[in-house]
Amino acid sequence: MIAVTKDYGTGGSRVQALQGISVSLARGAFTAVMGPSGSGKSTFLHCAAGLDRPTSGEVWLGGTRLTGMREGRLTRLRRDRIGFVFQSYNLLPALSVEDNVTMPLRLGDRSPDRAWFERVVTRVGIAGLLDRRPAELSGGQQQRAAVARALVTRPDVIMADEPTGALDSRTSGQVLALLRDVVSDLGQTVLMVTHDPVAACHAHDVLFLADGRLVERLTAPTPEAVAERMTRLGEG
Ligand SMILES: Nc1ncnc2c1ncn2[C@@H]1O[C@H](COP(=O)(O)OP(=O)(O)OP(=O)(O)O)[C@@H](O)[C@H]1O
Repeated sequence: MIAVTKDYGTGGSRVQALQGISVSLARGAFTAVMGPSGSGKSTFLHCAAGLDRPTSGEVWLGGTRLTGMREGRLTRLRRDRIGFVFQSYNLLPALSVEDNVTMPLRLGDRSPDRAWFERVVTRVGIAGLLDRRPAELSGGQQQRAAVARALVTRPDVIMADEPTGALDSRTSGQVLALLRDVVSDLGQTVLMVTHDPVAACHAHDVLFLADGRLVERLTAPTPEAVAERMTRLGEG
């Protein structure tokens, strides 16, 4: 559950990035966030993930209140209970794919659950690539490895910020289908920011932001319905 406002700066330079957004995400659902540039999508995701602190309001992850949590505890919570997927993959170049995937466990001093690890790498299709370095993978394979890294801790939620922004349309489709599958097969909850109406249609639900407000929630989106909303909001 997230109900927040977020201002950047003060006085004359104050920007109200989130003007009062209140939303609950269903566990086991795939939710996309769309909106014109500057509408507050990244700020919303960062507040929801405890990467940024809201100016007012509250963020809850299940029964845990993130708001007001000390930085050390918040860092551990992000590491153990939230999986992140970014546009730029963010894999460590010197490490093998396997060591990249298991990194969140080592950082948390947890030993890998081998059966879960095998299931994840098989599910995302990188089981045969574990000894390689990230530079030896295609963009789509690197993003698959990033999805595996996000899954390895069995997080409460995966936060994905433009996860297909650097991929061609075919590879994007594969990564989005994978995200959808991890929701349906593994029961994961996924929150994804995207500019792309086709990407958003892989989600169960699309939240539309405009000027820092939640203006609409669309269930079972189609590309036409999403594109129509985006045109109405001034983009698309
Ligand atoms: N660190 C910051 N300092 C000041 N203003 C910021 C900061 N980050 C974002 N903003 C402003 O807050 C508003 C929302 O930005 P945000 O990045 O959340 O939008 P967005 O919808 O993700 O945009 P885009 O689609 O272009 O990535 C914008 O007006 C932006 O200029």
